[in-house]
Amino acid sequence: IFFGADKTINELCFCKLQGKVDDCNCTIDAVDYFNNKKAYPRISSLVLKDYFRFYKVNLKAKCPFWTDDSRCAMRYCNVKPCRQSDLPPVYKGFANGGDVSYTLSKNLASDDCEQDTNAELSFLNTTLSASIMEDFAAWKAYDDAQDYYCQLPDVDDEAEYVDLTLNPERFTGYKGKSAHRIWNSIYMENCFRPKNSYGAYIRSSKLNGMCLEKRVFYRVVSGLHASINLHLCANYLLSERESYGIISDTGRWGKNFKEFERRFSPAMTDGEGPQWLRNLYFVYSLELRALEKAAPYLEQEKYYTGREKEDNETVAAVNDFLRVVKTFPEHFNESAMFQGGDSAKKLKADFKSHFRNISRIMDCVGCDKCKLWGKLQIQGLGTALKILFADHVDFESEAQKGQFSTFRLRRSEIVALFNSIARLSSSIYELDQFGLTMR
Ligand SMILES: Cc1cc2nc3c(=O)[nH]c(=O)nc-3n(C[C@H](O)[C@H](O)[C@H](O)COP(=O)(O)OP(=O)(O)OC[C@H]3O[C@@H](n4cnc5c(N)ncnc54)[C@H](O)[C@@H]3O)c2cc1C
Repeated sequence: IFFGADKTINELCFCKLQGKVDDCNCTIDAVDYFNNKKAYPRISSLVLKDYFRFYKVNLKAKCPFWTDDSRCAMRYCNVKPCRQSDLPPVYKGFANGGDVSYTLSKNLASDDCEQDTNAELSFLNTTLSASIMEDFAAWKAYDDAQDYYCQLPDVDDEAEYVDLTLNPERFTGYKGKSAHRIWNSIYMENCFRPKNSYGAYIRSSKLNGMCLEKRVFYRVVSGLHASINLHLCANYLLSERESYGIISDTGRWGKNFKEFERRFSPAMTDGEGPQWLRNLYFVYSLELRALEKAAPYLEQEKYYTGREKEDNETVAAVNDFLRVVKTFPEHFNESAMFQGGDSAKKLKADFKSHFRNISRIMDCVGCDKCKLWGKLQIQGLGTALKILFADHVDFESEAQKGQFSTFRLRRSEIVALFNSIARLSSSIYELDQFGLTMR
């Protein structure tokens, strides 16, 4: 319907999505089969459990990189807060943690601003029930007691719990200069660049001239970028219902094939789209391997929420998921990275510091919902890298001793890790749905 009779699916991009996942031993087909039949059904229900559904995050931290805040950088204009009387009903009465003044000044654009985002679509629902608020105190007491081994206590007073199920990752309308500035900065942060490459974006054909570690860095970022953009195509606002002059959240949502074509077909992306999708498979394989490696640690975690029945179910569901993860035949091999003396050590340190900078760039994202999911997925990826490159930890033998003395994951790291693999898993599943529906 959307591509016209003269174009087949193969001409668009799926023909190139076969063979080996770059820099991995596994094939695209093996990942598709494993994910869509085994992993996706499990992880998508697992992340609905209370332990995984509430993510503690600071969305108010100032952007540390550019002097004007993300709001001004985003629209290149001053934002004029609306009057209370201008508010549409949907914004009225969201008590329980919703800070109206913050939402107003941050998200509602005045008419004469360049609209880089849509206020209502990027609106973050911060509603939390009174009973769950009470539970958080018990969670904190429990986590504090566990934090004895923690090297990095969570001292971020501004961090708040957000219910991820109320804020699905989907089309928000965030685009233009602000979004480009973020992606641009992220790719520029990758100082591991091919020789004679000047723009922020690296052409896939140049990657082969780079060493494995640098390629990995690029692929994880590009894979995450592909996943975010795939989700917005899969959960797109198909028909807008106007209310009070802004697009309503209650319109019809679904797959937008044209948008998918624009973002991923070779014709519209100068041949790069399929490579970006391949990088999605790469970052998925990398996070999957992190889960496999950390399984002995994750299997002894209590997944505490204070509700015994729910906690037991969560433990059982995590163990079932990890059991399946271990059956994946050809995991990513991280041991090939950072080999060889002082230069490898320096490369590893650079890798870490560039990645930390990317996580700080997330504070500059000018749309709260995008920031929430961006932060979560970057933290999940960071946790996966922390696991993969924790050379000093023998997960099996520490688990046998019943105590991990040199390694610890905080609750937010575990929540981010599982939710980020759930996002990647969903992207691969959605890709299959796009393919199937288009055939
Ligand atoms: C952290 C973050 C989270 C976001 N979350 C959301 C969201 O939840 N919902 C939403 O609707 N929008 C979200 N966005 C915005 C979205 O990602 C796009 O930036 C926006 O839709 C504009 O798209 P674009 O076509 O201009 O290209 P962009 O996606 O902005 O890409 C800019 C350039 O990067 C290159 N590029 C594109 N994809 C890749 C890739 N996979 N690998 C390598 N290079 C690539 C291309 O040259 C492209 O022109 C988010 C943006 C950021 C930075």
